[in-house]
Amino acid sequence: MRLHPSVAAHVEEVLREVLRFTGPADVVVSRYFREHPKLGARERGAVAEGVFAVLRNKLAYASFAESGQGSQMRRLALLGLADAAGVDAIAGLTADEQEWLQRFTQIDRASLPLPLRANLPPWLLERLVQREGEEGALALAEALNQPAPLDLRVNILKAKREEVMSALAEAGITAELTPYAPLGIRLKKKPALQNMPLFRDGLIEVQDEGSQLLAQIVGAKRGEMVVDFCAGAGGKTLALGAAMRNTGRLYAFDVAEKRLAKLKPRLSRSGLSNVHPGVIAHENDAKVKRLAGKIDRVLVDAPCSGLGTLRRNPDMKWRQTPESVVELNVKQAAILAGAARLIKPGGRLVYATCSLLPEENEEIAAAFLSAHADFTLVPMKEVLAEQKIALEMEDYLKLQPHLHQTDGFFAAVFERRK
Ligand SMILES: C[S@@+](CC[C@H](N)C(=O)[O-])C[C@H]1O[C@@H](n2cnc3c(N)ncnc32)[C@H](O)[C@@H]1O
Repeated sequence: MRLHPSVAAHVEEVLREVLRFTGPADVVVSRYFREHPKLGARERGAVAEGVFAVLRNKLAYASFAESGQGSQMRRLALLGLADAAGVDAIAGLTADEQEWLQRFTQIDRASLPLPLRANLPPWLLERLVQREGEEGALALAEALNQPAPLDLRVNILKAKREEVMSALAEAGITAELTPYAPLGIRLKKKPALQNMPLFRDGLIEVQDEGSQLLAQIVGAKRGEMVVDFCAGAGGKTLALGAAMRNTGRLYAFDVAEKRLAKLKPRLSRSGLSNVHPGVIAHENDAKVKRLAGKIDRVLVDAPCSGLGTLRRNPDMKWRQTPESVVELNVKQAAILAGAARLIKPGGRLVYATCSLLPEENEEIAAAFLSAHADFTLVPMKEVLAEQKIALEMEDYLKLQPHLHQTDGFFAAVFERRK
């Protein structure tokens, strides 16, 4: 079925704003939909997918759009829509546009030069090639340029994974178990979950399998004192609270009040009552100092470049720069050092990011260890064995979309000497 003829113009209009990279693309798209309430669900889907296809393939499309007629923004919009919905679904094309689009959709991407195949900014491609070689970098880039599947986590306080699988099957939703996370379910399509009782009653949460694994390697247990230091909207907080079986105390800190506020409705759906959210001014806030030396486990899910989440946020690769990464490195080291003070002897500190860059990952972990003689590294191999997670890792957790079908994540576990 053809899309409404206005869809290409909507994609063009959203692209004009999104490609200025003044804010997150998903925020711009949501605002546009609020301002255009008459757009139907199918059209919205096509507009969003078309815009995201352009963000994913910007370099290749900009090169394709050098030829053809009409404005460059229209050509980009048409390429994005053709990717998202197929050329035949686009209404209102001129004969020339139709012919031009057909030509580009038939291009064998494998014949393009590396930068156009990878669709990454040159500085990032260079760093990935240095580390992985051309072939490895390309495999990673191609996986990062695919939309992510929809992963769910079952809330063990309310349901078993098998029960949720049956309920999904009854609702006609195709699902499979995630390979590594014991409570994860992967959906092939993206159904609207918001109105399903499974979601409304807190039996499931949306959470990437990689993020579920990060929460699991914290190893939080019943009755413990745990801090989620950079809790944000609480994706990992909810998983930690459930792992603690709603006992003990789980502090959810963040400097961003707005993000933390999003945790409230999720908490009430989840049935957790062991979570204590707290806005902090910075990593040395009095609320943090009061807990010094008292905490069993702290998760630092640090602010980072987000380059491991390009499947969901493809605009991040165009918005980050080498300079912004350096700024983040300063914050990451400071937050980790601040959070370390909370750990009691024998307790564990987990440093995590959704970045793929060693300077945000291994290098921060190594610098922390050399400055904190009272902490040792717990090799990830041991942590994964404790948690019975069937993943091959050495010292650190390094999840990569092309190898593990998750977002890109890094984690290091440190233990305070007794
Ligand atoms: C990667 S996000 C956290 C995502 C969250 N853990 C989740 O699973 O949804 C990083 C968070 O760190 C917060 N942050 C930044 N600086 C901070 C600081 N000094 N102390 C605590 N949190 C901070 C940001 O507001 C952001 O919400």
